[in-house]
Amino acid sequence: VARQSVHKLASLQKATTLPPKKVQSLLYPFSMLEDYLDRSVDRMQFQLFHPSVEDMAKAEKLYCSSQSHKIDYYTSAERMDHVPTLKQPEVCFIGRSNVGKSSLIKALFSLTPEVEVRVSKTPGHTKKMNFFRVGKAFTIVDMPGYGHRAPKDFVDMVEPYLYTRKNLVRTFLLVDGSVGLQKADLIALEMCEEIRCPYVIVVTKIDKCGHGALLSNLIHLQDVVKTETISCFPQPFLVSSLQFWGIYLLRCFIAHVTGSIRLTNTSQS
Ligand SMILES: Nc1nc2c(ncn2[C@@H]2O[C@H](COP(=O)(O)OP(=O)(O)OP(=O)(O)O)[C@@H](O)[C@H]2O)c(=O)[nH]1
Ligand SMILES: [Mg+2]
Repeated sequence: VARQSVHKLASLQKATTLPPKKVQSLLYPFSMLEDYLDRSVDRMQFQLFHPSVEDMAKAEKLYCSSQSHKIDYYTSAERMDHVPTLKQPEVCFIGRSNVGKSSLIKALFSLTPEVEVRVSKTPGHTKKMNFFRVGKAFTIVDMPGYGHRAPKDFVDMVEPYLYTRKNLVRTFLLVDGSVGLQKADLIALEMCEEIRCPYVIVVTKIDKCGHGALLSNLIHLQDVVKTETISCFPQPFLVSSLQFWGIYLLRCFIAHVTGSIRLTNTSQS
């Protein structure tokens, strides 16, 4: 199946050449690790948000631009006094430089390729807060990474934004699943705790390492989330922006937390 065609759920479902297990991994990436999990590990914490495929299809519509629902790059800001005043709910993506923030936003917007999200192999590529509007439904903000010009960018932009942004409904803290939690990730985690803003951990680049390494990084992460956090959503979202794993689920979660869709059933697992 051409990479392009799996960007849309309908074409993914029609792609009969894909074995059901592969489709399941694309939609619910945690399922690819289940066989490797010890029986004693509670699977529930990885499947708290487990929408139906119909709900994911409903959410997907929001990511398709149309005359009445325009998706576009809106503006960039280097300081809080340049940040646009917007009413719609907002979500932002933070994390170390090179962790894959811009790539993830690009994957979320793959159904609207005219929206340009710039990614780069060189850490420190995103230098401003970039605002993307999804119609009147919500805004997605791509942030500069910490680690590259840290603490400057962070102190100047990310922290004040997180502390003061009134319409911010969720922060997505990205950690690289192929290398596991780093010192800088823990500093960001502590900051999110201090701010007490609800945040969610997204585990990126899950295509880059073996299942064993990913699982041990994930178990360690879960341990930290369980013992050291209050404001963190207990379920990490696993994604590969290159392979597209987990993108459908994350689109649906963002649609859900911004109040843009009503889920038909949230309790199945
Ligand atoms: N294998 C793999 N590589 C990825 C994935 N996501 C991003 N990358 C690569 O990681 C590098 C950095 O990606 P970006 O999306 O620019 O990272 P960023 O977090 O926005 O970085 P800054 O803007 O510097 O903070 C690029 O070379 C991407 O191709 C992924 O899911 N899998
Ligand atoms: Mg970037």
